[in-house]
Amino acid sequence: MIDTPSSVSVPLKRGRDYAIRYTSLRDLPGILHDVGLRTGKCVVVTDENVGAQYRSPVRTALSSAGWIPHVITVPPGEKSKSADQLQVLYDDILEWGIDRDTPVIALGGGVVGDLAGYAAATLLRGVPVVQCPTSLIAHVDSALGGKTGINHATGKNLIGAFHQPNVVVADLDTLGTLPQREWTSGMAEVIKHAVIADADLFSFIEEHLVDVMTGRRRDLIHKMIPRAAKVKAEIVAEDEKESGRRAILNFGHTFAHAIESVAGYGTFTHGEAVAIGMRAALFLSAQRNTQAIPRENIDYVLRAIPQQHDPSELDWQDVRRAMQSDKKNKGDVVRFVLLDRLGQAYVTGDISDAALRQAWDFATRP
Ligand SMILES: NC(=O)c1ccc[n+]([C@@H]2O[C@H](COP(=O)([O-])OP(=O)(O)OC[C@H]3O[C@@H](n4cnc5c(N)ncnc54)[C@H](O)[C@@H]3O)[C@@H](O)[C@H]2O)c1
Ligand SMILES: O=C(O)C(=O)C[C@@H](O)[C@H](O)[C@H](O)COP(=O)(O)O
Ligand SMILES: [Zn+2]
Repeated sequence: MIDTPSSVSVPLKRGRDYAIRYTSLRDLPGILHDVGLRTGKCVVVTDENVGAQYRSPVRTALSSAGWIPHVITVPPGEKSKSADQLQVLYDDILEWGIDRDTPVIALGGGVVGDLAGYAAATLLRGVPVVQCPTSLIAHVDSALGGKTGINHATGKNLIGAFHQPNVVVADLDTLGTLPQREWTSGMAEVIKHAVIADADLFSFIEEHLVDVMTGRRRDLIHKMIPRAAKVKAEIVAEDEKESGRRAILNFGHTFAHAIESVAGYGTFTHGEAVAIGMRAALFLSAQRNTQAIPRENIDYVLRAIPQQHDPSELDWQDVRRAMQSDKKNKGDVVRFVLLDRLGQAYVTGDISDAALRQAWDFATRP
């Protein structure tokens, strides 16, 4: 039913398509050449965990092909998506010296991808960026689509830019060193893509739930990851800058971003928060459309994502207040992505505070 492709295209308008190339990081120099990047200086941004595993082979591959790589390693975790860390990157990169053709290579998970991507979007008003995802979230979601940015005390990702990568170099073998908590967190975004736009992918996840949650079956994950990435690629191609349909990729995120900021960035992983947010959005969806949504099935799959912290300990009023900073809001109206049915989603602002509170109570119960 589901195939393993060697690449997935992100077919942007006006000939700005790019590919997710499933290959080895050793092939990075050849791919940079294929997409027309001129050999010379390049900046590699990674974090300490990812760097310990992959910085050295990537540096060697680049140097052997004639590149002059400058590797910058940031501390791991959500706290690095900050103005302070961005300033460290600006200072380091500008002191080393780049021109407008110098690519920034983001080697890591969503934090490195968002941070380095935003640096690339803004340095010299924009230099090329190449995303090399190493976490499950990055493989299926953050490395593609061009959303880059940092967090602010008042909310997640409130400062950023759209800056599409020239190419995504996706080495699925990097997932072999990803910690289990990060794997199951990443499954939240895979499930999100299935639930909003790919009912067959949802059936695949349901059928293989135990195996996909451990991430140990290569045959399954090599099918599942490109399929989940394709869902995002198609939505981004249709609505690159979120003027409409792309907002459905935010399913579960109105609650999730509030949870992340109220709990303190990095307490809940992004995926854990998204899993809770999707349970809340599922509750609201089923309240409106009882017949069409297989609520029990979806909720069962979402509850398979382990939580390391108890969300019911968060103060509901704080979470509710944090939602007022969501980027989807129109004036004071907080908007949510809900399901019409499995595989189809829509955005609405028409939800009462009482319903939100019920959804919160439902989603924070184990
Ligand atoms: N731009 C987008 O479209 C988009 C989409 C989804 C999520 N995000 C953002 O991405 C972030 C979450 O991404 P994430 O979960 O990848 O977080 P992350 O980058 O912090 O990675 C999670 C942890 O796994 C480690 N890690 C990553 N790859 C590894 C590997 N191969 N081996 C060993 N350790 C590895 C990292 O060092 C980190 O400790 C959030 O900030 C979220 O807002 C952005
Ligand atoms: O790519 C998108 O569009 C998404 O919404 C993907 C989300 O999984 C991701 O967390 C994204 O960073 C959220 O974007 P935001 O605009 O709500 O900050
Ligand atoms: Zn997300």
